[in-house]
Amino acid sequence: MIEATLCFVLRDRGDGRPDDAAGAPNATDEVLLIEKRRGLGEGWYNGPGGKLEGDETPRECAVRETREEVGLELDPAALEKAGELTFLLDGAVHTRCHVYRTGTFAGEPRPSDEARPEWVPIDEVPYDQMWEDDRLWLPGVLEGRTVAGEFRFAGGRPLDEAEFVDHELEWDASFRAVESD
Ligand SMILES: Nc1[nH]c(=O)nc2c1ncn2[C@H]1C[C@H](O)[C@@H](COP(=O)(O)OP(=O)(O)OP(=O)(O)O)O1
Repeated sequence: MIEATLCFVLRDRGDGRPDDAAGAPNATDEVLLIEKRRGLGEGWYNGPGGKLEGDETPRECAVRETREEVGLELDPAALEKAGELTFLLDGAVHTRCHVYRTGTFAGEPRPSDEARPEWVPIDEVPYDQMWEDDRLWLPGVLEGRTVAGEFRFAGGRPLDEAEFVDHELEWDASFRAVESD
């Protein structure tokens, strides 16, 4: 089983409109997406992220992958755990993915061998050029919600060539309170 991360960095476009009362970003906020240049999901948009290395925690992995892929420095303490996603292929767990969200970063995104970064308004996220499951969970994550999800793929290898079969989602999951990663 692969353990991996995704990290969604948000910024306010500075149009002066306040976020909503719950602190969720307003519709003009932007998210940093990458066009993935290699590996699983090549050619699709996603957040920066990747597989855990050595004995690092998911949070450390999200910070490292964001640095390596787009050159932004993140504050690990300011990463909010936003999701835990399990991707199954032909009935077996293929990848467990920890999803983070943050509005705190330093630097300017720059492209790398792995990724071409792009700030995208959160109401213009190109779901037709992303993993098929993303449209099910990413809008809520960008609104500030937390999600636990299982997504079943079948009939192919690698995962990004398999067929997306079905899913289960639990919104407003409370893992943030019990996990330190
Ligand atoms: N169904 C899915 N939906 C999604 O949004 N992201 C998925 C996904 N399945 C896998 N991912 C993401 C999670 C993780 O960020 C990434 C893993 O891709 P890779 O195996 O290419 O990892 P890396 O980017 O670490 O590659 P290396 O640098 O070669 O290790 O793909």
